[in-house]
Amino acid sequence: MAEAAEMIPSISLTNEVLSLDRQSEEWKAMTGKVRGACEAYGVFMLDYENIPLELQQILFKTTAEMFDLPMETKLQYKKPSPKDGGYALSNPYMPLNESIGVYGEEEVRAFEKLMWPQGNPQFCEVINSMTAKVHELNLLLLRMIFESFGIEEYYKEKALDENIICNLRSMKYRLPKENEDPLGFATHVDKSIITILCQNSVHGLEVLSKEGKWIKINIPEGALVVFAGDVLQAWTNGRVEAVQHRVVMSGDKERFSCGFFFVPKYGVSVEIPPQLVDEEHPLRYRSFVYSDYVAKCLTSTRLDALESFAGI
Ligand SMILES: O=C(O)CCC(=O)C(=O)O
Ligand SMILES: [Fe+2]
Repeated sequence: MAEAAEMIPSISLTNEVLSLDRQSEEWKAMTGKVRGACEAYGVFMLDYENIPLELQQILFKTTAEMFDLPMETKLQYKKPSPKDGGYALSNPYMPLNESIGVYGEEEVRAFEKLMWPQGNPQFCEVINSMTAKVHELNLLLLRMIFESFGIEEYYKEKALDENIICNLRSMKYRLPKENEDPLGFATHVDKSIITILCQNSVHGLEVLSKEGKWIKINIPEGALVVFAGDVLQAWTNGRVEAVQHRVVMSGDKERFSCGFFFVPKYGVSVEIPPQLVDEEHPLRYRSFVYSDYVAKCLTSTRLDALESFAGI
């Protein structure tokens, strides 16, 4: 049973905070807060003024329309490999969940043409506008974490702004039938650097605390959830640990969520910054190319996929 009382940290990036001088003590305190939440929990809730509630509401209206398309239409968007996104039907492992991954602006247009041959320009507009805002936020958070660890030079040297992309996967969870297991998404860690998640107003997300307790996440309307993925775990030499999470359905409403997975571009290697390796923190991971990791481990349900692929 998940514990309802325990809370994960909540951070607010208001326009006032965003306009702080990046050299100021207040800004440094904010970067410390983001890093601290990642280190202590691997997840936090975020209030971010640049992504208003209305945009999320339009996003979920669009998402519902997309899932309402006839099955044969959705099946046209099946991809040979899940690493390229595509439509994923529910399966015996996760019978309540179906999802559609549309990765990249070009794909958004291709997907629109395939799903709505008569056109649906609002679809592209909403998805691209939301993705652009989340991408900007992702970069900001990653930069804050790197700055707080004192490795902003590494961030610049590796040109991470240019070497990272944002992949969108939308999910729909149907209600379980009587006596059916309410598990919507099985326990996993994300194979991303950071994942930013938003949901319609239906809760169900749970994260595993370091003490081994499941914590229910009741996301306030309009807020976002930020997860550290296992690539951030490698990049910080294990200072940040990817958090295990799952979805458990309850209540009487379908759940929709959109996950924005922030990952290194094809061929980009993850090299552990030497500044984060010392006697107290020996090197935990070898350098690896993210696309090789994904090619080998994306569909693995092992919780220790990163350790087995790149652990020392
Ligand atoms: O639907 C959710 O809230 C979580 C989905 C998730 O964890 C994922 O897609 O990696
Ligand atoms: Fe996840």
